Amino acid sequence: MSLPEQEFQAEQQRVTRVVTEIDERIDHLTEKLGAIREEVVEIRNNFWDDVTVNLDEPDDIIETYVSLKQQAEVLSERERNHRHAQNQLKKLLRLHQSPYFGRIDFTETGSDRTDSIYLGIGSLLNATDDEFLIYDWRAPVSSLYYDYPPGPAEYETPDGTVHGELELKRQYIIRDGRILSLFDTGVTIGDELLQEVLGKHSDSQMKSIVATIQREQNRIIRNTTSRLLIVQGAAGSGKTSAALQRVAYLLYRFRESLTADQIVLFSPNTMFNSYVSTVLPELGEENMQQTTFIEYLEHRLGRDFHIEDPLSQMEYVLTAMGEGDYEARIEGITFKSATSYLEMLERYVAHLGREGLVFKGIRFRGETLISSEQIRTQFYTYEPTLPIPNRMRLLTEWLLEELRAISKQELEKGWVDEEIELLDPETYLKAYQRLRKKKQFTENSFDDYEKERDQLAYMVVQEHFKKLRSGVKRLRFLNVPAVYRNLFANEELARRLHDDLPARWQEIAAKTVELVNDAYLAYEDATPYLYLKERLEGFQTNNSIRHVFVDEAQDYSPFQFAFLKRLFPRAKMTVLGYFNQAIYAHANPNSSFDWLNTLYGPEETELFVLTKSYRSTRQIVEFTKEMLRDNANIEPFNRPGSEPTVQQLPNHSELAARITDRILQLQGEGHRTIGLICKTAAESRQAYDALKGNLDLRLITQESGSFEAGIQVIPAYLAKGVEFDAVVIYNASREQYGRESERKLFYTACTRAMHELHVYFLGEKSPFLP
Ligand SMILES: Nc1ncnc2c1ncn2[C@@H]1O[C@H](COP(=O)(O)OP(=O)(O)OP(=O)(O)O)[C@@H](O)[C@H]1O
Repeated sequence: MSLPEQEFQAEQQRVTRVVTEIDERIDHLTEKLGAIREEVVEIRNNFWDDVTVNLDEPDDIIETYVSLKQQAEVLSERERNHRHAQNQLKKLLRLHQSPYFGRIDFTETGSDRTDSIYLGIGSLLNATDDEFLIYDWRAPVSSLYYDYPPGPAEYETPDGTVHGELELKRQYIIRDGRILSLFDTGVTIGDELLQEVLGKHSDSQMKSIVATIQREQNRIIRNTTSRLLIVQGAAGSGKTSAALQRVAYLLYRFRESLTADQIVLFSPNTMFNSYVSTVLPELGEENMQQTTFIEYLEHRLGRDFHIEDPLSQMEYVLTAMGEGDYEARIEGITFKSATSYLEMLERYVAHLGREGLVFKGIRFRGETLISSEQIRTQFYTYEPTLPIPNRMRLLTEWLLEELRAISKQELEKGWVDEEIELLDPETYLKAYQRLRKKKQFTENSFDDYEKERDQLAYMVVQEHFKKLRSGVKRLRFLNVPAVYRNLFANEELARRLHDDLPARWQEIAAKTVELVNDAYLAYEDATPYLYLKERLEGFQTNNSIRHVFVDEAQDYSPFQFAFLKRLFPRAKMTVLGYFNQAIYAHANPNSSFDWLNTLYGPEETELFVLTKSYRSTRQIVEFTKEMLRDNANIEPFNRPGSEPTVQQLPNHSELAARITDRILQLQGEGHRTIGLICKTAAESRQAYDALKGNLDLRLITQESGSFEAGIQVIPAYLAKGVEFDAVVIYNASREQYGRESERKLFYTACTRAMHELHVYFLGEKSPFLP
């Protein structure tokens, strides 16, 4: 809807006024910052001049301490001011670019005043502090903008619901102080603006969606009630975008009590971390912590095991069909991912409380000081009702006591004298000084050879036993690998603990034993192993994290979720996923998020479903949704584009030639990010080699740390979560994407496309292609 010229002028004048105000603030703040900086530099330079250092008498020392402390406090206060001013300045610079993107006029019920509320990425008061020139998009009243068309409307505040009438809803695109476009919107947040935003070329970085958040996304962003919030949505429905906006919202809403480092996001891979890392800074917030699940496992178990990463597991699942143990492995993965396996481990722990724990004897200089048998017997003398970790603590104390006694006996042994001979002069000196110190307190001491030898022997033995003691404190005497292995080595026991073992149990068990013996953990074993270890040693929970976000949640097993819940006992969880995209083997093709409901119980769980797909053109969404069996729930956002193409080619060289032409054409049309998506790492390498002579390509592997514009050759499972202007599917043959388990992987690959999708294949075409 175009506005009368006069009104447009009035809007432009307001923008100019606000920008002038912002610029004045910027000048003022820059000056202030300069002054603070100078002050800080000066304090640092003169730090020691202004401190009185005198250490002669106790009183002087106290005075010195007080003076130092004062000086340090002054410095840190100035530094705090500096940081604060700097953040302010950053916000103002962003507002200077584009002070606001929306306006609502709202009349509260019972009032005759209509307020105009302008929304931007941060709030701004006028000079006299009595009027908001800009409201933060996260303020309670701003919710109206996202939730209602003109008409009756309401919003929540901490003091209750405010009702009224929304008189106007307007959107702006402002750059460098000028209104580029402006329109009044009806039902949803302007199709026009959204069209414009979505029609743009993609970037190597994800963008914030603050100006065009949709109502159903807003509900996810502002939800503060549920313990577990599940967001289920089709590819491109804005799950990740909503999650990042939600982080920004939570940081604003709970700014008194919540900081960015109390929020953690589990992402699918490290490249994804780099892809989303600019969104929060763009919104003026610090980034939350980001990690991947494998990184966490490495951190906890990497010292003792080589852990298979999930992508290698994936690569195996996708490529090893012909291998003899393939079926057993797949069965094992499914079995070890289920919560019924967790229950089996629980029963195992109960069993271990009575018998079956395995210990390592404590050995020293080739001799056993305390045998594994002694340790085991001692452990099982403790009250059986005590939890195992508590008994481990008692056992630790007992072992330390035993070691103390043994260390006394060692003092007289020959090896000690041998080592004394070899001591360096410094150690001698230390021993001598210690003796002298002791002598001050004993009256009748004399400096004979015996005493010195005793002191040196004591030092030698202590030095050796330090290592033994610290091992004991870290429970190194508990043989967790053997305990885990025994579950698989003893079939009769396994059958007692689980009444529905998989058909290929013997194969699965033999393989598990073999790998654990080699200090190797398959990905499906890593979380269960860690879980068992924690149940025996005591759970290391993280109590500081308040919000956990899990992106691409369909790739996590129920077992892993149960683990995360235990690991972060004080956190709320936001889980984003789409079961149609589940491409890991353990996810049963018909599974949904139903089982997640049981994690915290239905009362504490809320499910939001996003059905509109924003990423791709209508043509691409229509094309890709045909690939799914249950495709009813996907609606394209109405953005037109060209039809996807599918082309058969007779051989590899023809394939390389056609793809080269296509990519050059796409580049000619201005597409900046182009994904050449392959099924696996092996195929990506092959495609890369075939094309690198003709095109400037980048091969993406698990190790790639970041995204860049240009042509990326990438395995489908690494392309999760990211998007490209144009996608070319390298070879969509039946051989590559024919099995039911490959349907979702193929869907994920094709749905990475925003504007163009081109599919090539050799031989027979994939049955999933429409
Ligand atoms: N409200 C919105 N306004 C503007 N753009 C949006 C909006 N919602 C989503 N988008 C855009 O749609 C694209 C897909 O969003 P996002 O990656 O968050 O979806 P997703 O559900 O996590 O996708 P997938 O699961 O397929 O990786 C992004 O380019 C995002 O900017």
